[in-house]
Amino acid sequence: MRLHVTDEGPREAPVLVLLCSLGSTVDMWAPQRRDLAADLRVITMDTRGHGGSPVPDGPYTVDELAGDVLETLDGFEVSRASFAGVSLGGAISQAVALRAPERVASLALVCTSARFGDPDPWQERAATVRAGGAGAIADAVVARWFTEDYAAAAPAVRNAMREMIAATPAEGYASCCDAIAAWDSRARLADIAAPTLVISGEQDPATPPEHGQVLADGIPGARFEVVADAAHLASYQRPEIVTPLLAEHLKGSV
Ligand SMILES: O=C(O)CC1=CCC(=O)O1
Repeated sequence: MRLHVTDEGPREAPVLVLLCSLGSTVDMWAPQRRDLAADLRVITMDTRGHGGSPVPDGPYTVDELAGDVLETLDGFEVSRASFAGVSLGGAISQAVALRAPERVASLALVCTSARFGDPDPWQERAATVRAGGAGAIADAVVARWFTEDYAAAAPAVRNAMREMIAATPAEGYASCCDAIAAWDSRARLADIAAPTLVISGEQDPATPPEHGQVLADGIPGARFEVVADAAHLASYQRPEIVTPLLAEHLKGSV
């Protein structure tokens, strides 16, 4: 499976792979891409079932999604990279680090989890989307992405993100819910060897800081940062905090 990507920055620079959250496309990394591509080759990928990537029938697993990422990098003849992932993208990043540690220079796990709660709500969400499309859940989901104050002050951003979620192919979105329902890396966190930065949004109702703490406690040597005034899409709402944290971490570990 070759994923749709954007490929920015100097060809010969160390590679950073950016991976996206459920219901988003490469546009969710817009606040970071240009800045990070000043010093790095930044390859941002649409997850299977999202954006411009293929939409095979599901269900999917996080391990399959990690395989897509590695195959796509093979296509670019990139053998080693740093990985930063938001939410589902953070789970895929963990899976890449567990499956192919020799290919991972460093990890940044943003607003993500070793286990996204009980499987039942994810299976229910998958059924809702298979029946009614991603538009059926878009308002509820975008309400978790930004703090209330930010959404009220930036309605154009909130509405554009709602449309991004609603435009996700139903089978792709639902099959990624299936992958999230089954994801549980808790017993394997100690096997992650890459230098790791964990970032949580202080007001994230989807993957609250306690989830980030589990990752940081379990991954040897991980650094943990909590971003104030941020919900699930902390990287989008607070780029002035998150981008320098990523840049500093990546500089220290490529
Ligand atoms: O969509 C949500 O509710 C939050 C989320 C969990 C995994 C992901 O990518 O987004």
